[in-house]
Amino acid sequence: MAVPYKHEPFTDFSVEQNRQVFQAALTDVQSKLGQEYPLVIGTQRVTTEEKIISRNPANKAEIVGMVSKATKQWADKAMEAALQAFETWRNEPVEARAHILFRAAAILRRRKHEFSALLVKEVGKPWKEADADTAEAIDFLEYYARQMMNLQRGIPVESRPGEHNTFHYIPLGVGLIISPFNFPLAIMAGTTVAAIVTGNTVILRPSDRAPVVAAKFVEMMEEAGLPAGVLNYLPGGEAEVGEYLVEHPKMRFISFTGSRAVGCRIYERAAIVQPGQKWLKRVIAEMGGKDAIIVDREADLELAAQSIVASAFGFSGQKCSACSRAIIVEDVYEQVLNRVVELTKQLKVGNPEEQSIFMGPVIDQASFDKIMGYIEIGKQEGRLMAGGEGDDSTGFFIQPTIFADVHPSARIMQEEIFGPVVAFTKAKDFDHALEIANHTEYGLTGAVISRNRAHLEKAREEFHVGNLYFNRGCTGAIVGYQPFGGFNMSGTDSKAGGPDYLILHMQAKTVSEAF
Ligand SMILES: NC(=O)c1ccc[n+]([C@@H]2O[C@H](COP(=O)([O-])OP(=O)(O)OC[C@H]3O[C@@H](n4cnc5c(N)ncnc54)[C@H](O)[C@@H]3O)[C@@H](O)[C@H]2O)c1
Ligand SMILES: N[C@@H](CCC=O)C(=O)O
Repeated sequence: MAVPYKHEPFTDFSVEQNRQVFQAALTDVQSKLGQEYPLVIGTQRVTTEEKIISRNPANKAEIVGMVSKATKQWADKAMEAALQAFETWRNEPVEARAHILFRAAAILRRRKHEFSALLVKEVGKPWKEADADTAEAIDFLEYYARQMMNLQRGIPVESRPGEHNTFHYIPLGVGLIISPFNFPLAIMAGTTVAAIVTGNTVILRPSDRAPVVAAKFVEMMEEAGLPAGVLNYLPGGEAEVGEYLVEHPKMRFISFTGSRAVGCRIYERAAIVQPGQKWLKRVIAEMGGKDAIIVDREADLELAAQSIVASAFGFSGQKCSACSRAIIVEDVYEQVLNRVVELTKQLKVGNPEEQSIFMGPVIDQASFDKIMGYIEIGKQEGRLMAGGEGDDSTGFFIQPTIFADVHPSARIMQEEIFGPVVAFTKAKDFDHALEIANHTEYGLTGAVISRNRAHLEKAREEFHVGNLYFNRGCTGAIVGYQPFGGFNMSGTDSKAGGPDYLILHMQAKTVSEAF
């Protein structure tokens, strides 16, 4: 019997000893930069000539690692390996599968700072954000292992006299995991192990902007006892490997997390039944957001300002949950705006290897250029109150940026920027604020800062987002506590880290025996 699930505590970096241990992990990771990582296909380690080069976004001259790049031929081999492994893995007792996840969680807990330090280097996460990413990966391992043990006997159904009915879950087959750069450990690991613990085998195609941490995770899963072929590591081109495998007739399901544009394309491609395909592919697609914090007239305004700053600029706004719209009731608009500007101007931006840094770089040149483009649009659509500048000479740094007096239909209020930019808009009253909040094609997270119970209850019913928070920011869902996923164009609302997530990776079978 496993002890009850509890989420992994975050590291307290105000403690000197914790700071020293983390600093040592950074030094250790630094000494191992630039290594090569092969593809992992069944029992084979494959080194290809062409490589994906992973660079430190805070210092683009620094190479974090070089990862072999798969082609279609290797994708076919990975499919063969995964299909073969499925024949045994599907029958592996659930307890045995769950125990591999428990062992992996224990290893990851022991190597926590090493993984977090790698996240600092590979995607530019500040210490606290990196630590939270690793903690979340541990949580997914612990939580899904327990969930699967609960589900193994299925769910009781009724039987009439003279019959015995059962209802239980069986795996689907081979799944494709496509993960984003921004939670390159937690989301990559969570989506992978959910598919595996339910008895499927997978091909993991990690983000080409964070493939090294995924390679390390795959090594760790092997160390935890995962048999060869269950998890195949296959970085490769978006079309050449990603789309090819999405369309593969033997692919049974796709678990995608990333942008709306890519998610919609995958959804569409997966819907086409290919020659020789015997099933309708299942697609889990968790996509972008245009998340809002509403501040009411009766509210703790300091809490509101702190929540907006943390949610808008944590990890440089590169969270699907990030607050990119601040909707403030007019009576308190200037006060909240001025305080947010004041707090924002105190934030330290720089290389996140330094512990005091609040905000590091954005992920790469393309992202930098896109965000700077939106800042130019913002200058036409609103009043620039803070930031607005970027520097890509050594890394991809953008100052936390605030625009005021933006129309709810403006582009920076409608399109996902995925960077440190927040737009403020004024609402006449709470109802108007709710109307503005829902005026988006997305529906991922939202928060309301209010002391008015009736308004909170109205938001509970009418604020149309998958994750709604009261009197706190709109980022930082915890596995098992706040299952995570969004409505509308934010995806299929699969609720990662929730009680029904694993079921999406299985098919239910009813057996009725007559006596
Ligand atoms: N809803 C959620 O839970 C959630 C969580 C994290 C990130 N996101 C979203 O992800 C986005 C940021 O991540 P990103 O920049 O890595 O997203 P992205 O869509 O650019 O890439 C996601 C993954 O898809 C791959 N990919 C790109 N084109 C592809 C194609 N044609 N076929 C197959 N695979 C392809 C990428 O290499 C990457 O591995 C944001 O939009 C963010 O909101 C959503
Ligand atoms: N689950 C994370 C967001 C993941 C997307 O980027 C949060 O709740 O902030």
